[in-house]
Amino acid sequence: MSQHLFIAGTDTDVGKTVVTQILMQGLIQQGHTVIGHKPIAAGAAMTARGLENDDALLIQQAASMSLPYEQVNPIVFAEPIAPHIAAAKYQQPISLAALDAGLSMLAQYNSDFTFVEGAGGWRLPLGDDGFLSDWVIAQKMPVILVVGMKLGCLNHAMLTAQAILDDGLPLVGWVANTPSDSQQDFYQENLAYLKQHIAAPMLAEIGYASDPLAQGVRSLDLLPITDFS
Ligand SMILES: Nc1ncnc2c1ncn2[C@@H]1O[C@H](COP(=O)(O)OP(=O)(O)OP(=O)(O)O)[C@@H](O)[C@H]1O
Ligand SMILES: C[C@H](N)[C@H](N)CCCCCC(=O)O
Ligand SMILES: [Mg+2]
Repeated sequence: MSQHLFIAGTDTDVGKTVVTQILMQGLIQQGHTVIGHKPIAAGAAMTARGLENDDALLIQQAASMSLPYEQVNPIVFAEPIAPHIAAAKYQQPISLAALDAGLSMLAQYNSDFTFVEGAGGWRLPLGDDGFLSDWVIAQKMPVILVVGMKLGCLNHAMLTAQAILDDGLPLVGWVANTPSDSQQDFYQENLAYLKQHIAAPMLAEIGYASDPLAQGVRSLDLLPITDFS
């Protein structure tokens, strides 16, 4: 059975997709088969093939095998907004059953690893009475947390790591990523705090870079993932 890993972030735009690509590439370089999933995407361009989201296209390209777009990203909305608001606007509610069905389509590939990128942060609403984290809990997916290194990230990282653990899920590791060209003041002190206080190993440290993928793969420690699976 494929080892599923859920990629959570401290926020939207912190580097979940970049880190997903890096982890996929690193494991493929080690000889593993790897596919990716973006169950819900908000923000997509209309193409001849239908709505396509950039994250999903990158994750589709990063896989070690070829999957159709709809299997990588089954639920997609045009506007880059909170998905439950788009879902209400288009009267397309997001159900846990639909998320289950999307993921189950991937079993046929029998890949060693399946990476599942979240949307927004850990408590992303699906509607008035549910969160994407409810699905991750139901699926019992181990989680990797991407911390966007900026002022305010200590609170975001501690709250998110605690919520994942309180939700009963394994936190396999976390990644320090700087998605902005201005490095955080006292970056090393902030990094040291997170290393000491997040109850999981740091898998990679990625600075702002013209090619964050290359830098990320170089700094990657995959042992916590391969040991875990
Ligand atoms: N280390 C980095 N160096 C340079 N650019 C980066 C880095 N990390 C991320 N970026 C850029 O920042 C933007 C946000 O990153 P990314 O799309 O991975 O975030 P995300 O958390 O997946 O966002 P979303 O919530 O929309 O899925 C992208 O344009 C990405 O290329
Ligand atoms: C559009 C954006 N890039 C993401 N796809 C969706 C982020 C939703 C965040 C919801 C929230 O927590 O406020
Ligand atoms: Mg993304």
